[in-house]
Amino acid sequence: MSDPTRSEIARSRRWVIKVGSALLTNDGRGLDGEIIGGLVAQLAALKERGIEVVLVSSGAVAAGVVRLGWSRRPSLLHDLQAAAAVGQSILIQSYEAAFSQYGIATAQVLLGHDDVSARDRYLNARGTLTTLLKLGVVPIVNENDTVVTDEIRFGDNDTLAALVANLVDAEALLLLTDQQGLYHEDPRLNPEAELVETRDVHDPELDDMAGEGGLLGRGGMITKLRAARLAARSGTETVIASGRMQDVIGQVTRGVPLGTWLRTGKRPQNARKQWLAAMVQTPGSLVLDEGAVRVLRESGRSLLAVGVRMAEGRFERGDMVSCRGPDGREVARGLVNYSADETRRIMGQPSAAIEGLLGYQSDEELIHRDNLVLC
Ligand SMILES: Nc1ncnc2c1ncn2[C@@H]1O[C@H](COP(=O)(O)OP(=O)(O)O)[C@@H](O)[C@H]1O
Ligand SMILES: N[C@@H](CCC(=O)OP(=O)(O)O)C(=O)O
Repeated sequence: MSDPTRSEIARSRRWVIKVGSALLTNDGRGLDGEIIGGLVAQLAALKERGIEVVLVSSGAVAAGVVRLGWSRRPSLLHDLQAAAAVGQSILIQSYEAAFSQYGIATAQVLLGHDDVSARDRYLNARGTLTTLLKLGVVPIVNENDTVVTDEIRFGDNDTLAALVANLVDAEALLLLTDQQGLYHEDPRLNPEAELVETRDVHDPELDDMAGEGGLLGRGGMITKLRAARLAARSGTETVIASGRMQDVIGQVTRGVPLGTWLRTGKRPQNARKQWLAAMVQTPGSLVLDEGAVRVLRESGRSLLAVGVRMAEGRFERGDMVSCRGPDGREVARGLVNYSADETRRIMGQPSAAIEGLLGYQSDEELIHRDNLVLC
């Protein structure tokens, strides 16, 4: 039974799937191997269908607490960090062992606040994750708990999953938890509460429905709703569903109306570009030659160093720069892969010469087309 209104999400070719602590841990007794095995089988089937997936998994602290023989989750930051460090390797081992049965390689990706907010690191994180996807690897992301301080913690992995969805331009985000989805009220408090099947993600009524999390999880539905809105900034659709349901991943990704769909109603690429366009001031600009102006305008391709005549101002890798034609008119804006100094050394040169000129090559393009907005 496929809900036609969900056919839109069923077309998504790149998913971020987040698995919460509440689901993964066996009543606080450590990781639930059966749940992990079941999820991995579903993820392997998803990859068989040619769908790319980034997994965001919680559970490090819970697994560490058990391994250290502690009776409950500590409250001191350093204790939490120690538990996360111990538990993270157990978490990754469990996934790697399960995925290897399907011949699928995994990669551990630990991210902190700076990795998604500082623009140079944002580009690096994006480059690594998209490369892993191209290689057919399943990246398993968690917060880099051992080095974060309270001030800069995401704390809940719902937010992290949304930022990862922004980072890789995922078309859809699936938040798997211990409930069937978002209810009109917290079902722990009101067992009669009804499931919300579909809503516009920005509907203000949702704010009154979402409550806090349980003992094991962190943010409850409040952070899931916030994450869905954050993901919507880059056009990503969000579904919240129960990770305990049989073949939930297969069903949701095929458009079966399970859980709660928080609708975005924007096309991912457009939305991401709007977000980029509104993002920052431009500390510098590039003057392009006629050929480069034509390529950007007419074929929507990336900007290569060969088409740049001049670099003005001071900018760093990851800064937003303005691109102007020989007549001085702005043609585009985008996140640049090389600093102003580096750009001056490679401009006018083919990409193959970058390594010889700089001694390294981080990217072939000066501005990748995904990070470029035409004016
Ligand atoms: N309106 C609501 N609908 C469903 N669950 C809710 C709602 N408000 C609060 N919750 C709580 O949110 C919990 C899930 O969030 P959380 O504990 O953070 O889990 P996870 O570790 O999966 O992120 C549920 O167990 C539920 O008790
Ligand atoms: N990074 C932490 C996850 C934080 C957390 O509990 O998140 P979640 O339960 O998904 O809201 C861990 O791995 O334990």
